[in-house]
Amino acid sequence: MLSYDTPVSMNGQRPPAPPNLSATPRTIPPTPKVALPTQSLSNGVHTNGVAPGPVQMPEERHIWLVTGPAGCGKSTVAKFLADALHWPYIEGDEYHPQANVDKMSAGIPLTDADRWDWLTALREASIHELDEGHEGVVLTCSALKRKYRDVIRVAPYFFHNIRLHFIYLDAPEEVLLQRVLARKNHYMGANMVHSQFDILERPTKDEVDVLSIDVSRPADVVMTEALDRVLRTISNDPEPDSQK
Ligand SMILES: Nc1ncnc2c1ncn2[C@@H]1O[C@H](COP(=O)(O)OP(=O)(O)OP(=O)(O)O)[C@@H](O)[C@H]1O
Ligand SMILES: O=C(O)[C@H](O)[C@@H](O)[C@H](O)[C@H](O)CO
Repeated sequence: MLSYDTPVSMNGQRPPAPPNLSATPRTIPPTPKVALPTQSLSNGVHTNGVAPGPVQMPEERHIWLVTGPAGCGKSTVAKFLADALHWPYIEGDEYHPQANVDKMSAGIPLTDADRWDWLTALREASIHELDEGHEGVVLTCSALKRKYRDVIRVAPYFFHNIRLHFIYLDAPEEVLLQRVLARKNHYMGANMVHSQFDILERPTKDEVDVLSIDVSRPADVVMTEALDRVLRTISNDPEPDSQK
């Protein structure tokens, strides 16, 4: 049976092999101890200035997706986390094909079919960053439906030392509408916010890899809570009941 991940030939050519994450030990870049300026690459990856150098591959590696509808603060939170953790940051919006951007700019919501390749590309880009030797990577991805999150959940099937986590940024539609209305120079207009809520499947309790954060609060409060919960999760500290 075909799945989202079954390699299929394209134009008669075999697809590229997935990156080899299982070979250890490997040489990887060290995590720098001081904040370095973020550098943007043309492929939507922002390196946080991490330069290559010989060290041992970390045993566990982390993919953190910052998710939620347009305007919930994905980029704001993800950049903050990536800077604080010295991990690369992937801006999911930069991976949409031009056809998707054109649709959204014209006020036409994307369909499932429009999103499959984009989701797979984001999963592969995350794995690629880990394969480069980073301990973790933070990416933005609306991931509005459970089946979209499931596309990313495939990553640890192949590479068992990957831990995948989602942060769902939760706020009422009216709050996000105001934020998108206030934002300038973005292809996603306020007229699209309702369509995002229309199809939204909020993460359910059984999706235990998801942390939900109330983002109707000020950005600094949200970012502090997000970093605290990420650090707890990756160091396997239990969360206080108030945060579950
Ligand atoms: N907690 C917050 N309180 C108030 N304003 C916020 C908060 N978080 C983000 N913002 C502002 O809301 C707007 C949207 O934030 P941001 O671009 O980070 O969201 P996004 O989810 O990445 O959006 P999109 O999916 O449309 O790219 C920005 O102008 C940002 O400065
Ligand atoms: O799944 C989607 O419909 C898209 O990813 C959108 O969420 C936009 O990319 C984003 O909101 C930009 O504003």
